[in-house]
Amino acid sequence: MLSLALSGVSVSYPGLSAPVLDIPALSIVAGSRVAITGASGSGKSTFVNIVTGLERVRNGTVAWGGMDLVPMTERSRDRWRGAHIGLVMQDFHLFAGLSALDNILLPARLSRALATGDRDRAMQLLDAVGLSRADQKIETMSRGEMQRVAIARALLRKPGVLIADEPTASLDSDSGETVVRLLIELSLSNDSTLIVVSHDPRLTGRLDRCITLAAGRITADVQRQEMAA
Ligand SMILES: Nc1ncnc2c1ncn2[C@@H]1O[C@H](COP(=O)(O)OP(=O)(O)OP(=O)(O)O)[C@@H](O)[C@H]1O
Repeated sequence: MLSLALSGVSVSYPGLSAPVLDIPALSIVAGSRVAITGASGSGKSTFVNIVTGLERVRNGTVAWGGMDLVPMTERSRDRWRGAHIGLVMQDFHLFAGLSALDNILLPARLSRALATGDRDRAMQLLDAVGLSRADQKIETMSRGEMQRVAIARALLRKPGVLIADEPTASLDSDSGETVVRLLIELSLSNDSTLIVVSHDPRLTGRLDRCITLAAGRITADVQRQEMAA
């Protein structure tokens, strides 16, 4: 599991009067489970892009376990992300025509990083997310099942951090509940720090901490004990 330390991070675009993300300092403890919430346009996706290294910041520090992504080249950031971050995107990013198992293994295959034991681990992860048909074609699965495949895929490399962007947004209540439970349980059993972008109170209310963004700034940062109080 990895800790995150941001300092002096600011993202601006030409023509805009204020930065779309402006975080003077933020720490996330290794192994904690954190929700990022906020209205549309508040900077949540920008935050995910910055902390995953998908988008580069020119100033400040974005350090995971002491490793600062800011001075890295795009190629190094891509390599680092592949090894340390499991990403679960809202629209799944799964491939039709491939089975659940092959979808889980595909990123490792594409980056020529498929290791001995990955197939067994993928099978174990399918079991852990409650899917028994490894050979089922992805396009025949329900949305909740697809999201569970995406979670299994994100965990294949035992990432130090699992990041999910609106993972329950397009799911019905039962499937959403299953996904919430799996994200929490599996981040714990896989030793991953969990960061979830969500508006869903079923999710945000069950994590250790909830950070609210508004106009690119942190306007609330509440620990779970305080939330329950
Ligand atoms: N490349 C860009 N150029 C100009 N403005 C941008 C660019 N990318 C993002 N923005 C602006 O930055 C702000 C934050 O966007 P961001 O996508 O991070 O918000 P969000 O909280 O994820 O929103 P949503 O919940 O609707 O996905 C928005 O006002 C958006 O219009």
